[in-house]
Amino acid sequence: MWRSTSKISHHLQYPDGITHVYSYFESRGGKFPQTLFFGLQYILKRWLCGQVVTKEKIAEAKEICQLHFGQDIFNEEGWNYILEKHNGYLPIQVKAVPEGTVVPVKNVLFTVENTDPKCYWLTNYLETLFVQCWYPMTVSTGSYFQKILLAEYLESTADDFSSLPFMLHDFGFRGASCVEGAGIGDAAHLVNFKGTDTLAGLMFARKYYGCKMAGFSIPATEHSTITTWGKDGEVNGFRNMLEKFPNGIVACVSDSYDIWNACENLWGEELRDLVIERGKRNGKLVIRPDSGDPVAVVLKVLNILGSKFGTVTNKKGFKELPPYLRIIQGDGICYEMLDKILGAMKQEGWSANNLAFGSGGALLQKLDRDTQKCAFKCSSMTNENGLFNVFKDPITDPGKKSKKGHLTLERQGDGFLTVEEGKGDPAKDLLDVVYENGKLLKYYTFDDVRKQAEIEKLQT
Ligand SMILES: O=C1OCCC/C1=C\Nc1ccccc1
Repeated sequence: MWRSTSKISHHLQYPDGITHVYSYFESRGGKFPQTLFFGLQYILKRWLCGQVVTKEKIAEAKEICQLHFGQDIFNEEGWNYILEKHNGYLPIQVKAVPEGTVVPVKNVLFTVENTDPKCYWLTNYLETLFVQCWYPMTVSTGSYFQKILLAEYLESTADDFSSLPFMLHDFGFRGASCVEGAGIGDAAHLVNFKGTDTLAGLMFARKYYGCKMAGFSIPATEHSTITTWGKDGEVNGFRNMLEKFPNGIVACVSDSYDIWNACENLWGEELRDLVIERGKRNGKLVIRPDSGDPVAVVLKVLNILGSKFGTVTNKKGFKELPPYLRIIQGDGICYEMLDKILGAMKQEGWSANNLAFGSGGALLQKLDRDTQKCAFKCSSMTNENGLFNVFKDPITDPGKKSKKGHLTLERQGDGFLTVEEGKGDPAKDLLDVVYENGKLLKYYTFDDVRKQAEIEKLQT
């Protein structure tokens, strides 16, 4: 029965006389050693700006709580105070590291404190919303480390990084939990890349980060548009793509029946001249296998296409298909699989710039709050006797030990340092006041975020 957020009872649980509760958000560790901070601005704009408390909302909340708890624990006085004293604007201050900053784990990423002493209970009431930034942060972090991996393979097997921005395409819309989640996750991916099929992310980036067009895609077949031509008509479905889109890039999924036959005889013989002709008009064909063992299939497709269309050797000594011909592998892709495929390709002398990848479930869905161990903890409280450190330090998990006192995030060499117990230098604090009393005080555009997050290799 007690499945609800018990936070509604918390205003009754603090010691008397408290005037301020100060809490912070961090990634305690997990899959990756750093986290790319992204998505707080969305949470602030979507839920916490302007008059968010009204008479009607208070009445409804009161009714819901009475029904739900079967007793009167709703903080009606507290919410009425916010409505009357602050006109429904939340008396809260949020300080955060700039969006797009890549910070080693176990550092403070943002802090929250009430600005009105009577609203000490509000800081941690908002935890539920604030901690939901685990999702955009974790998607953006996974995408960021895939970008580093792809850049490393391009550095060792290709002449430049020009193919990097479109090398990992978001295929994850259909596998996301909901449209809103797909939008948040896709935007988080687009901090690092420019290829996506998840339209929701484009709308998200427009609405919350002022970006007119955050990602791009191309005409691509799916199995239905090919198999409706019948098995014997597969080649006609392929030819139709090349004719309906006489130039530019098109992608054709080619494993409906027999990927080997499709590469060898359909693309490699029957349509070969059309593919080459199209190439002369800056057309590009992207062949998409979509089944089988990704490593074996990619290598076999490369070898068949290489024998049919020829290859050139680039300055790093690795083979490249003609510029009008590429592959996209969108099945079974995750961080670990990228390394397996590109490692095998490098072993066989193939440049990484022969292919792009599509990722769906692994990119947007195969993660949770524990992937980067995101947590929100109270580290300081104030009462009439002054300011006190607050912390937890479970003997059953030292990894859950929390920080103490007021925190600053400072540069240390080419890294970061979280200074605790109010011992930091405010002049060196990287945490900016991004929100105060219902107003967003700092606004990061998507371009700002992309620049902040750019990987070393690509930093100009
Ligand atoms: O397979 C897919 O499943 C999920 C939706 C996207 C998708 C394919 N799209 C695509 C885009 C650009 C080049 C090639 C394919």
